[in-house]
Amino acid sequence: MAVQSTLRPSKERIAQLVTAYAKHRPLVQRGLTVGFIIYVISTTYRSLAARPSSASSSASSKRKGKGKDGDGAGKPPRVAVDALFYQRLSRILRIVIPSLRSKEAMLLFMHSSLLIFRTVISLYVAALDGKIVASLVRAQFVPFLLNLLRWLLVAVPATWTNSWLSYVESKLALAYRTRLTREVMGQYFGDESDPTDLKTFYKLANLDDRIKNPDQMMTHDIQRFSTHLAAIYANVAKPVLDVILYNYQLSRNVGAEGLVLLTVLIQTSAALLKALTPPFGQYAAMSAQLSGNLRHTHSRLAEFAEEIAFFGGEETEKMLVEREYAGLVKHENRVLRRRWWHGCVEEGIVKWLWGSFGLCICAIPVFFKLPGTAALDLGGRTEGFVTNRRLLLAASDAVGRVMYSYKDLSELAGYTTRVALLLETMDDVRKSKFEKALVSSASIEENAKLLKGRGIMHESEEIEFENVPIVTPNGDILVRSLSFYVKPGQHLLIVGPNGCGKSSLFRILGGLWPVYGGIVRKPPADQFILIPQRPYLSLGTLRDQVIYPHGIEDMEARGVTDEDLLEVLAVVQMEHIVEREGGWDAAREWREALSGGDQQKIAWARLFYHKPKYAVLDEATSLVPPDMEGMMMEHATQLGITLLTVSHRPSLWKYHSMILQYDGQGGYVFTKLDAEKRLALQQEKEALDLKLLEVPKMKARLAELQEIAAERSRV
Ligand SMILES: Nc1ncnc2c1ncn2[C@@H]1O[C@H](COP(=O)(O)OP(=O)(O)OP(=O)(O)O)[C@@H](O)[C@H]1O
Repeated sequence: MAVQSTLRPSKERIAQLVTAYAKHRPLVQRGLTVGFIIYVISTTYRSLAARPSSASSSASSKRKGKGKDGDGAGKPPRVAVDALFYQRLSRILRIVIPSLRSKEAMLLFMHSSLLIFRTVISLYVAALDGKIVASLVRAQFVPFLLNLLRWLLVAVPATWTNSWLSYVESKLALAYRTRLTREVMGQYFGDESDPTDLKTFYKLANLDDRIKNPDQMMTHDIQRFSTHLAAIYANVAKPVLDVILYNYQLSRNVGAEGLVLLTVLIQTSAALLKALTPPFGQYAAMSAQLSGNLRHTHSRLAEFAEEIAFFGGEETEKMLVEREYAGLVKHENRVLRRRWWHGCVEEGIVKWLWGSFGLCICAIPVFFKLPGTAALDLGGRTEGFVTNRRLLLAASDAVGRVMYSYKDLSELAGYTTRVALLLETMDDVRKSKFEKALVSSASIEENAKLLKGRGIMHESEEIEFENVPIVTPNGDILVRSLSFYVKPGQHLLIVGPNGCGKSSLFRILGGLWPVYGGIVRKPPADQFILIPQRPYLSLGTLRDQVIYPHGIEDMEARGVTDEDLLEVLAVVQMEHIVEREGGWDAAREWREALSGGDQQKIAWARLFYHKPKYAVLDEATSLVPPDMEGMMMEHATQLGITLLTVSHRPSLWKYHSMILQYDGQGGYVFTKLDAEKRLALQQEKEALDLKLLEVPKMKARLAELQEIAAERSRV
């Protein structure tokens, strides 16, 4: 018995402990409250902080090769809230918020101030609500009216703040989008002051298979990213602030002990919820990829509508579109199903389970008299209950939003992956794969050293290739070492079998393909014009087609009028289309409004308008009649334009003085072209070929005649 009484604390001992606790309670309370705030911040930090991920190691490997994280068909992009995500996000953040004095930083500051102001108003409203109910319970008319008046007055800043918040958030999203779009556009079209940094859009489309649909990335994905980024700030910063402020107030009302217990319970169930949350970020990125693929298939269909219609390829194309659509729908359905059950679990835990915890907390001051607090009447108890309940609802909502912020964050990670993929791929095609220089000041030897054996480009009046290999982006060598030159007035004809590298030569000349070796000397890009077999016709007016890429201001600055343009069109016998199409300002989809031959003639008119030093003609007369072709060639030479022509038509030989002939096996001949002699030889060859075709028939006839003769002699 004696042992038992020493083990079990006596009533006096308990009373002593309670009194001691009541004495030190304010200190304990403060300690618990501070501890709680530290805990909330560290938990939030942990939930948002980078997780080590096996996939993050793929960051470096991704940069080296193609095909990973791609938006093309194949493996879904890898998305996680990990170190790689934060690394990518911080790069993008530096673009969208370039400095603390930028408009975006100001908007962010304004947003934060509004968020704090709203929380302060909510705290005031919670207390006011309690007071109103207490004055009702106590049947105090005047305090009730006064509190009601306060309620109406506080409604003014409350509604004002809410409207401002959504306005500033939308402005922020738009500002992010504008910054990002500007940056991406700058890289996509290149820096005009740096001739080695142009035409990223070409390289992205032709030389790298990681991005199939940059249009989707630059429009939809950047927009979604910006909206998510603007919202994530409110979704993370505001709830964290709310959790701290509401809980601080609650701990003063109900005691920090209950709050600590509540936090433990909430945290345990939150961990469970988090474990059950599906990877929504991965889903968002996959969804963007699949809708991009669908859009790409549709846009190809629209682009090649005529070809497909002639081939009767409707069934195949329909099957392709349906396949992409089915893939998208399957994915969306899967996500919907997961969202459904996740929504059930989420609401069950956040609304109902946490709600019951909250009711228990509200019950503490009602059922227990906390040490150091005064006894409450019915009105006081009601006021406390109403205020605490409001605070609890707000606090649990805030805790819930901190939790959901992980979901938002992983969706943001999805869009971050897409935007980062675009930026990283552009970096790759701009820098690593195309290190070349167009330097006019430094000597060639210096350039060669600088580029460590890579091929170089040098600005010059003439065109010259010196031991330049022609290599496709896939690494196939078409010609090991090509040397030729074109001097002004010495028109060059380029011939050879299909796929031997005739157009590739122009791609190197135009700076679209890298120079892997040797030296390329060439004039600046504005002294060239390319006319391909299917010329490019831009969006815009009829005038724009002739003067492209000039605008009307450039045309006027050159002193060219619409009458001059009409004369240019008259050279290619196209002047009638100005009237037919409704004047120079008529705008159409010119690819559909003009026939193939007319399109080629417009391209020649463009050449006559610009009068460049050199014209690159890649089967540029294949669709116009021979007499027109001759006239256009002659007019071009009269204007002093030197021609580099790819053509299979012997009728064009006579306009050229040099020839570059590929043999299709990697070899070539570069020599003077004696068109008359070559034509005579060609005609002789054709005549002989014709005669040789007759030989088998003649042989058969001879055999027949010999047989008849033999029969006659037997008779
Ligand atoms: N973007 C690209 N990526 C990879 N390979 C390419 C690319 N563009 C062209 N090629 C390849 O380079 C080779 C040469 O192409 P090119 O267009 O120079 O031929 P060409 O001599 O002009 O033929 P044609 O007379 O048929 O027009 C072809 O085998 C082609 O497949």
